[in-house]
Amino acid sequence: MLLKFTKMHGLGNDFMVIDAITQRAPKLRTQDIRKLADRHFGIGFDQLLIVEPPQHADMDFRYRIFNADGSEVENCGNGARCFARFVVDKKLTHKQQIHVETQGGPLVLQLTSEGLVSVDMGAPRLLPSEIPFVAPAPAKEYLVEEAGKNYPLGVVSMGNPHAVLCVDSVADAPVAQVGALLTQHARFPQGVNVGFMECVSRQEIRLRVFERGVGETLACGTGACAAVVSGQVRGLLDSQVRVHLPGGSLEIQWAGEGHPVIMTGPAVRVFEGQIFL
Ligand SMILES: N[C@H](CCC[C@H](N)C(=O)O)C(=O)O
Repeated sequence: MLLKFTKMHGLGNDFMVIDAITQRAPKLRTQDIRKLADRHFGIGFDQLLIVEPPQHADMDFRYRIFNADGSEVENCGNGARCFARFVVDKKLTHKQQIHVETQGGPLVLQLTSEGLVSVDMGAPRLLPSEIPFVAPAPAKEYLVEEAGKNYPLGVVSMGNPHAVLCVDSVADAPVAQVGALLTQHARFPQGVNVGFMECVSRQEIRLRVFERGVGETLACGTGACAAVVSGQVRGLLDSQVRVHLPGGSLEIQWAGEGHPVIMTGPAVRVFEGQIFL
């Protein structure tokens, strides 16, 4: 069969987006997704996003997310912004404020007058059981031992699990080596995205993320949210932070416990395509 798709990115974190509303989308097995994700034998992407009708009456759409390794995940921040751009440009909605259900919980997407997308990512979850993370009690920072070294990690869920390590310089951070070590650590039963955060000031950070199911990406939206939350919990950051990732910058706001994290940034359509399955 011939499958139509749109290639998009949010700060270089790239996606294949499939409209499963106006076209019949095939059931994709893990090996199918891995082949589509391959940058030589397939289309190439960090995540696959599937746009579906909502399962609940108060929602506009359902949005499913699959990493390049074929694993289905709960949330994707850069993908949410691309989702909003996609459904508006494809005229699947005329709303400017879009309510979307994901495995990680509801999101509210808003297109801004500057052509950006602002996303209410919901409130972060900090209890170990909500991550999930193995720990006797909640803490601002946890010592996680791996290969004879102790890593002081902030641990946050944005619907998906994140560990945040403070570093002096992201440029020198051992992202590939330590990210690979920690992403499948036994204390994270469902794996974890590993962020390397350099605090430039209380309102500015640099961040690199080794993503669960992908490896290092040029940007990670939920990772940026998790880093700002962890930075505030550790007393390092204020409530509005500019996050510089290798692919570009995001504005993240969090007013503290019980409040949602608001992420604002770009979403870009690169090309339309069709692929034989
Ligand atoms: N790799 C992540 C999903 C994609 C997150 C990222 N691309 C974003 O923009 O939030 C996970 O396994 O939880």
